[in-house]
Amino acid sequence: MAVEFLATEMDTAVRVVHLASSLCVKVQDKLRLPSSTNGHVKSKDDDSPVTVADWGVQAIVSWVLAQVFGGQNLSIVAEEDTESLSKAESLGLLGTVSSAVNEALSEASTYGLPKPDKPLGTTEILEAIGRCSSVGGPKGRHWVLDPVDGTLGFVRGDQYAVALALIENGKVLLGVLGCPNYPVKKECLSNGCNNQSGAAGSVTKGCVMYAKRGSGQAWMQPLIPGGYPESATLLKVSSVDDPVLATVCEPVERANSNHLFTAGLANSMGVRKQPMRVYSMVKYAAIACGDAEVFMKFAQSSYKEKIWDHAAGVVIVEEAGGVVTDAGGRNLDFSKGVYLEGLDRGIIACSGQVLHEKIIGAVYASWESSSL
Ligand SMILES: Nc1ncnc2c1ncn2[C@@H]1O[C@H](COP(=O)(O)OS(=O)(=O)O)[C@@H](OP(=O)(O)O)[C@H]1O
Ligand SMILES: [Mg+2]
Ligand SMILES: [Mg+2]
Ligand SMILES: [Mg+2]
Repeated sequence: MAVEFLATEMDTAVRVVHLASSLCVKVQDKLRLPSSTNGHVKSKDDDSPVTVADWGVQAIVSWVLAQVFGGQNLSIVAEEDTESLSKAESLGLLGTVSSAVNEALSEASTYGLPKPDKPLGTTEILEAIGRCSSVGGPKGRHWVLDPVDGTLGFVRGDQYAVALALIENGKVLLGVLGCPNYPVKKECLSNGCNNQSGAAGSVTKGCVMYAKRGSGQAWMQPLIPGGYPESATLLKVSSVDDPVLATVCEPVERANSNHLFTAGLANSMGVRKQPMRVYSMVKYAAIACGDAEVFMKFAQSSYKEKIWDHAAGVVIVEEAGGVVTDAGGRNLDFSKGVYLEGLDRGIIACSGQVLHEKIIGAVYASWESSSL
């Protein structure tokens, strides 16, 4: 029997995102306790937050990938580094990361993953985090990880995602998104969901979505406490192609996307609904499972989008039947290293070609009129 292409990579990635998501759920629960907030969240040089969960997830994903695929030629491009965590004054924080990592890894076998013989020491944890400093590029295989995407949402008790992808020769081969707070309709988890009925069913929280390039399939599993689920459901994008009925999602923070510009675009296309503002790559998840039709992000022109903020989401949306391009209609280029170099203005993800063409048209029209 032929060995399925990327079977071990896909299986390991999905399992480790389940494990990582369980770490995040525990840390976010602790953040809700007023007493522990300060010990779990730090500010980076650009004033963005980083938490015990960001470092903890990066450590366990890096450690597991090294166990399964060997540390020697492993290339991981990930958001966090060890600079602030290795400072003498961060000893307490490092201890908290270490506890979270070892607690999660002690359950690794429940997820079908390798488990360390004894708890990892802080040196091993720093090594695992620090190993993720690859810069990617056009050749070879690179794992791409955003340990917690939407850290602001995470800290605020809101939406966030764990995002892991594999890039080979500049192409995203597979993507996995852990969305621990995503409200999933129960019928979607059991029967598949095309968002056709519109009936309000019961909702459960948390899922992992994944897809392999070229498979034409994207899948969703429920997040279940303390274990790996047995079933997965096929995802399908929404069939809505009338802007009047479309839901548009975008970043929460004004600093991250031009809300005024996207409101103008939406209005000129005939969109009626208020935008759905959601933290993190959960926006891609919403498109993939048919809960929204459009995701737009127009960052300031000085900002360069990073590959870990998009790789997993793009392949999941595309395999679920959607379209993702920049505002000029070109595919995102994951081959140039850490940044999405050459990105034309912004990112547009859609459930289908019809809406996508309308948005690209609206971008051209509004750009021309704004530069008259
Ligand atoms: N100035 C600016 N403009 C655009 N994007 C930025 C900017 N600064 C940061 N980032 C990246 O945005 C990631 C969060 O994106 P979101 O879509 O979740 O934005 S929002 O929090 O809902 O506003 C966020 O990801 P995380 O750091 O993983 O949370 C950043 O990589
Ligand atoms: Mg991110
Ligand atoms: Mg992040
Ligand atoms: Mg960040």
